[in-house]
Amino acid sequence: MARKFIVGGNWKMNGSKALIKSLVQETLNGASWDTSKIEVVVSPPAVYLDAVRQAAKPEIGVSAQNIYSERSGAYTGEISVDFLKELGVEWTILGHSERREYFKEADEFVGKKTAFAISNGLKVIACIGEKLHEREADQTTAVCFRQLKAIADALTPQQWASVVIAYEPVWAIGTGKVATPEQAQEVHHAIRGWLAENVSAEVAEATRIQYGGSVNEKNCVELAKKPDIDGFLVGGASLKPEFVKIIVAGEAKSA
Ligand SMILES: O=C[C@H](O)COP(=O)(O)O
Repeated sequence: MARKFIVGGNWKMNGSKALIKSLVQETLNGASWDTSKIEVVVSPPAVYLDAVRQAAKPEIGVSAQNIYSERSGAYTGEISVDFLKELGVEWTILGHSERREYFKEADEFVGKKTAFAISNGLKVIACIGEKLHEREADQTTAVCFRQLKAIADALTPQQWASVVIAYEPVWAIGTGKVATPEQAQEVHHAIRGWLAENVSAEVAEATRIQYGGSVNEKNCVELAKKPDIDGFLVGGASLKPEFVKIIVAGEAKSA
């Protein structure tokens, strides 16, 4: 079964009204791609979700960068699934390594929020990945599988239809140090194997696995050729016009 390539742009804590105008309204809305071959999602900061949803053409999905595990209440600063639904935001990223590192999000909390988001009609880009010292200690798959298990433990088999896994080696994020296509493929293949063994063959075959970590217009073509790389989660380059070139590289894979 062919998996549709999916390119996400995670703006992190970057952006402005001016960027929405230049990048979304002018550059992305002005570009064209075949939606039967590629899915595109942009993830601005929460305060800009409404403006981006209104500015972006309908074939661009919009994603939050995080949600909380309750619908409403005394949770100062948090983001409810209900807010996203009201704005027409269909996706959320969860478990990004920056959330895990700086905001101490534990594996189980990421799993709980993934299940909660999906139960409330959202689709989730769930991030996993090892730090440099873990890779150097040969712990790459052990770390990824531990993070993946916490997500799998929280989900029903049907809920996997709403999940995209983003494999993001922490040492490659924002460093310019991209994983080689072979390094990325090796981990993606292992993740798919884990899903086959621990969830089901069908889920393993259907689940899209994005690579994230210093993806840019130069390295995306070779990465996209790898059989288990089904998309990218792009940080820095998603704030620039080169994001369109990354979309085009993904589209070419399905051509
Ligand atoms: O979510 C995106 C990733 O953290 C990658 O960021 P980057 O492309 O700036 O390395």
